[in-house]
Amino acid sequence: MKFRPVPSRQIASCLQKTLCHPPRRLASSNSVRIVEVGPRDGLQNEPRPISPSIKAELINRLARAGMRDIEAGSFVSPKWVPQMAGTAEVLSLVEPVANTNYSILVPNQKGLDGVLALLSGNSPPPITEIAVFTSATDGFGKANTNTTTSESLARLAPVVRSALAAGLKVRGYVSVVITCPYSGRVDPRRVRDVSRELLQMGCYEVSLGDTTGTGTPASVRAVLEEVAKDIDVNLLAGHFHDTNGTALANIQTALDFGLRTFDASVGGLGGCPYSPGATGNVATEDVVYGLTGESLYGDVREPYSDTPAINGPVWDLGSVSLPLLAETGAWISGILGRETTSRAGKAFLARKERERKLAEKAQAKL
Ligand SMILES: CC(C)(COP(=O)([O-])OP(=O)([O-])OC[C@H]1O[C@@H](n2cnc3c(N)ncnc32)[C@H](O)[C@@H]1OP(=O)([O-])[O-])[C@@H](O)C(=O)NCCC(=O)NCCSC(=O)C[C@@](C)(O)CC(=O)[O-]
Repeated sequence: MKFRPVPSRQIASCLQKTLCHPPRRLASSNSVRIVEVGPRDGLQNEPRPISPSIKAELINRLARAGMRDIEAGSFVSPKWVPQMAGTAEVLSLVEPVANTNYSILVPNQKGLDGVLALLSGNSPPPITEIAVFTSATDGFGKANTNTTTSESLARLAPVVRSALAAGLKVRGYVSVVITCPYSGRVDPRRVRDVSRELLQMGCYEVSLGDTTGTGTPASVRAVLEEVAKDIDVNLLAGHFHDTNGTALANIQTALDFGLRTFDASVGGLGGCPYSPGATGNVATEDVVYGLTGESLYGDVREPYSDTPAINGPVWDLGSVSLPLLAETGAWISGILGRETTSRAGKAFLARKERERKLAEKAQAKL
């Protein structure tokens, strides 16, 4: 595990700046923060239109389920991502929950201007943060934002400055940190350099995106080892798509490495239009179960009742409720005409259904 001090003066001064806009503080060293990206990263790929009221209901349910960081949508070109076109209306329908950080993804000044216009309006939405994004490769950047990486960084620098000046926090993403659908295997040194530039601009954190979901514990560790040569792991988050079923293992690897923030998508919503075959982010329910396990079931009965408690790190996820997340994942998946891809969500709901049937039988016997 590597906890390195911030080495460069530039990063230190950027951090000083971002101290005015501190990220959510983690309560203790075993606290893990999950950033829920389903309403944006998940829904942006849906082929059929989803109404603003459904999107807002998803956000509201997630907040009620205890998610305290929710990426609520994006202000991007509707020609590029039509599904995010109604984000302003979605925000007008969000019922703010206390201590919840709602953020919006923006690609350029026009996107930020849209956010700032809403914030200066009569009933400002509860937005506290924006997220900006770039790519470790030019090929993906061209496909996603019509820019090379250096062009996008140049475009984002003034956007980040303006957002910070307006009192917003700024999170950064680097896409394709493992493999790129256009350029193949990605050089971890490139990921390190791009991440550093985002931090130097004023992002309080950089989320490393395994967009294609091809990462494995070994390749994730290799990237983290390189990135951590220059960047404090506390400034990094993991964003793992679950295309090959390795996302939770990758999260464990990143946890062992010292990362404490992970992006996830309820019901495993999502995919990527520029990454053929990529599935959604790791399901939030699976991360919650994977990190907290049997304690969530509380009254676990057979076959576990005689088994001593497992000794191991217990991660503190705050107020997150697996039952509410499982219901939310199943609800939104049903609306989208499919099953939730969350295994923990399905297992929870199956158990609940069995209990319901047993109770019904018992009632019938009376
Ligand atoms: C960046 C651009 C705009 C460049 O697109 P462009 O075509 O090069 O730029 P443009 O300036 O010529 O704009 C084209 C049109 O879009 C409008 N426009 C321009 N900007 C905006 C805006 N902010 N909001 C609304 N409209 C906008 C602009 O006004 C114009 O409209 P027209 O004059 O033709 O009617 C475009 O490529 C774009 O919007 N890309 C966004 C793509 C996107 O959202 N991808 C998904 C999010 S990233 C992601 O999912 C990865 C991540 C973060 O999850 C991590 C991971 O897993 O890797």
